[in-house]
Order: sequence, then C-alpha cells, then structure tokens
Amino acid sequence: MQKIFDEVSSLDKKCYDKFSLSEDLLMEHAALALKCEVNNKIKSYNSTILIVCGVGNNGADGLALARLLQDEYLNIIVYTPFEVKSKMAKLQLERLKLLGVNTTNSLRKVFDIDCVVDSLFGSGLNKPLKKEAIDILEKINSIEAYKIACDIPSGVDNNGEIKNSAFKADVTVTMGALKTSLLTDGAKEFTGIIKKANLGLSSSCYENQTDMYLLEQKDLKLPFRDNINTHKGNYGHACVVIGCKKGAGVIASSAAFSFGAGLVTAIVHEELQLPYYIMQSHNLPSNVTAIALGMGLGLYDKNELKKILNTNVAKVIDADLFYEKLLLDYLNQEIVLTPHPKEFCSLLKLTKLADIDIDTLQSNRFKYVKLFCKKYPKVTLLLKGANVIISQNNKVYVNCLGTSALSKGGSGDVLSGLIVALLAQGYSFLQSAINASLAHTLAAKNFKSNNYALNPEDLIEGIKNL
Ligand SMILES: NC(=O)C1=CN([C@@H]2O[C@H](COP(=O)(O)OP(=O)(O)OC[C@H]3O[C@@H](n4cnc5c(N)ncnc54)[C@H](OP(=O)(O)O)[C@@H]3O)[C@@H](O)[C@H]2O)[C@@H](O)CC1
Ligand SMILES: Nc1ncnc2c1ncn2[C@@H]1O[C@H](COP(=O)(O)OP(=O)(O)O)[C@@H](O)[C@H]1O
Ligand SMILES: [K+]
Repeated sequence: MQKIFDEVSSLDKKCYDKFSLSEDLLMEHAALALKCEVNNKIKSYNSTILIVCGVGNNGADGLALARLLQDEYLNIIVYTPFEVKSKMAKLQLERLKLLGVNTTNSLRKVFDIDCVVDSLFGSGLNKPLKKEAIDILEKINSIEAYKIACDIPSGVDNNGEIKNSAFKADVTVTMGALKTSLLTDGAKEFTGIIKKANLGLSSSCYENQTDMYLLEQKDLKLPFRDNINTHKGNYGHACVVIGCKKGAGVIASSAAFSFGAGLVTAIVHEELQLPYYIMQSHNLPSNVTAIALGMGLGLYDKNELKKILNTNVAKVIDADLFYEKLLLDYLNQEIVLTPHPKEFCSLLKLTKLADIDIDTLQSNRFKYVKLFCKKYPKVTLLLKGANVIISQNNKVYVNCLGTSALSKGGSGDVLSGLIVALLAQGYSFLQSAINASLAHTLAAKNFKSNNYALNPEDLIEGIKNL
C-alpha cells in the first residue's frame, strides 16, 4: 500500500525546514529519477531524446535532466517554447548554457525521436491551456516514441481533470509522493505507469500521515485455508438473490463458489439451470452467513426485499437497489455498496447529499465518496470505475490495477460474488471489499489473450488461478 496526498507542497516544505534539503537538491533528485527512467528504456547511444520544458519548476526539472543526460545520447533536443519564468528554471537554464548546451524554441523535426520527456506543466497548472500549449501537446503526442511525463502529464490539473488536452505518457515519474490528481479515472488515460521518485528522503521521512492509500498487488490476501480439520460449514454460506435478469445472479453465485464460500445458494422464484454445485432455494437458508442482493434484480416484491434486507447477516448491495428508497433504512449499519458512477449518482440523490450528473461525479469522485462516507461511516463504499475507490469512514483506498478488459456486462456481478464469498467466510466488510477488488482486477490483468474478449467465466477462471 502506498500513501496518497491531495497536495505535496507541505511535504516539500518539510524537506526544507526540517531536513535542511534545498529546493535545488530536491530538483536534482527529481532530474536523476527522470534520467533513470530514460536510461532504463533507451539503451542506444545513437538515440534522440526530446525534452519539452515549460516556464516553471516542472520545466526546471527537464532542464536539469538535459544537463544530466549530456554525453549519454547522440542527440538531446531541449525544447523551451516559452521564456522561462521561475527562479529555478532560470538557474537550470543558466547551468545548461554554461555547459554550452543550446535550447530551441521551435520544434520542426518530430521524427526519429526515441524518447519524449514532458516537463511543460506540473503541479503549477492553474488555468486552462491556451491554443499554443495545446498545439505543442498535440504535436508531441503524435511522436512515436517512449513518453515520460515529469511529475504529472501536462494538461492534467491538480484535481485530476483534463480541460482541453494532455500529454499521453507511457510512464509518469511523480515527484516525492503519489498525488490524488494522478488517480482519477480521467487521468488514467494519460499517466501510463506511475512511478514515484525519491527526492532525497525515504518515503517514511518525506511523507506525513494520510487517510488515502493506493492498493498494490502485494496487498492481496487470498482466502487460503489455514486449518486442516475443517468442513464446508467453516467457510460460510453465501446466498445470492436472483432477480429478473437471472444471469447476473448466476455469475455472482459461481464467482462466490470459486472464491472459497463453503456453500452457495441462489435464492430463486423458479428452478433454474445452474452449475450443479450451486444450491437453489425459494427462501434464505437458516445458516446463511452473507447475502448478495441487487444485481439484475429488476422488479422485485418490496416485502420480500425488506425481509432479506432485515436478515441479520453481512450483505453486499449492487445495481438496481441503488434506485430503491428503502435502501436508506439500511445505511446506518455495516454493509458493502458497490455502485458504478450512474448508480452512485442515484444514491447521492436518494440520500439528499447531491443531485449531480455522471460527468460531475467523475470529475469529483474522491469528493463525493468522502461526502457519502462521512454521512454513513459504517458503510463500506466501493465506487466502480477505471480506478476503483473503496472507502469506509475516513479511510480511502484506490485500486488502479483494473483494465478496460473489464468494461463488459457481468464484470460487476463477478465482483459482487467475490465480495459475498469473503463476507460469508467472516472477513470484515472493508477487507472483503479490498481483497475482492484486488482479486477481480488482477484476474483481469492476467488474461493475456487480448484486451477485448474477457468474459465473466474467464474472470472466474482467473480468480481460481491467482
Ligand atoms: N517544490 C519542490 O521542491 C519541487 C518541485 N518540483 C517540480 O516543480 C513542479 C511545480 O513547479 P511550479 O510550481 O513552478 O509549477 P509548473 O507546473 O512548472 O508551472 C507553473 C508555471 O506555469 C504557468 N502556467 C500555469 N498554467 C498555465 C497555463 N495553462 N498556460 C500557460 N502557463 C501556465 C504559471 O504561470 P503563472 O501562474 O506564473 O501565471 C507558472 O509560471 C512540480 O510539478 C515538479 O515537477 C520538483 O523539482 C521536486 C521539487
Ligand atoms: N476501463 C476499466 N478499467 C478498469 N476497470 C473497469 C473498467 N471498466 C469497467 N471496469 C470494472 O468492471 C466492473 C464493471 O461493473 P458494472 O458496471 O457493475 O458491470 P455489470 O453490472 O454489467 O456487471 C467494475 O468493477 C469496474 O470497476
Ligand atoms: K509534466
């Protein structure tokens, strides 16, 4: 797990004040981290590296990189389209000039470039891009080369929004600590892989306390069975309520069985063709330990719904239930909710927290997750998306391991099945949501055929092979 921060200027300040590290020293480390990234990827001396430098300290990082790379590659183009402004950018430019390095303010040749480093704008982007900047970004985006963003892809603002255009990176080397702005769904299109640069201090010294964390592959805890003398009853009885769209519940049931639930029962109105290991019942069995409800629900008798919701066992709620007012009666208890953005907008409206459209939510995912979890601190909320946000009370966890292979009907149903399996086995609400989400995304990531063909069965197969 890595810490995430909304802003890092206070962390930089701590470096100066507490550890007596100058801005210059921090920048040298930033440039060195960029250099490592270039060196790791670009091995041939006969290569051309284009460094695009802006007017502020992001540009200064690029200028320092240009100095560090001298003599390592045949051709280093230092492109400074605008006159540098910040004190550090001026100093770095002066150092380059003293070395006899030329910069250019026009970029004619955009072929035969092996690596582009984007140091145009960083955390100081504070207004919409003008046409000139947009043209530059479009031009450098069109170059076929390995693309490295310094700190944050230029054009992504501190809220993680992309107003007009942004640099499309293969890798973003972010300085000092992970920022929330890099982890929005919108930014995911542009960041590529995110790597954190050490600015001269270990993370434990540089970083402060935070309530936000980025989940990593190594955080996944699978429901391994530690005991030997066991029987199926030791691993819980997960029940999945089958609604009008029966497939959704069937997928969730299969996923639950594959993720370790000792018994799985589908709650049905009529007998269905189900895998032989899924039991079927009209009513909840007396030994039920967790329930998944909502996926493919459609029209469902309100009294039956209430009866199920009133059953005193752990529950994961999905899909159609986020449009039902009666859900409001269950938000002051421990429960897992797994809305996608449209469903979360409905939930925000039902709870009178906000009446917003999907775009507004997507531009402010963290804000609305925090708002909801502040009002309902017992709820574990899992907001789906390109980057999944899981939150309970004031703690926020981000899972960015998912891929577009998951953009398929049925992916969410698998997730609900995984969550109910863990709830049934007695894991906490938060641990169930976190580990199910990690397993879900890693199983998708391990599907190697291509990024379009994954189906829920493949996903469940992937879960079995984690
Ligand atoms: N602090 C540290 O110790 C360390 C900092 N580091 C590095 O510093 C970076 C932050 O540097 P920064 O604050 O100078 O901001 P940066 O992103 O370069 O741009 C600001 C300039 O751009 C301008 N501008 C803004 N928007 C614009 C627009 N749309 N169109 C046109 N212009 C626009 C803005 O204009 P102004 O507000 O002056 O009008 C200002 O002049 C950070 O990302 C990291 O890379 C690392 O070295 C590690 C140590
Ligand atoms: N582009 C993407 N990148 C990462 N994860 C994605 C992407 N698209 C969808 N997902 C994930 O796939 C799942 C889709 O769930 P949902 O929309 O509820 O589908 P359904 O209801 O059809 O099962 C969620 O877990 C979501 O986070
Ligand atoms: K940048």
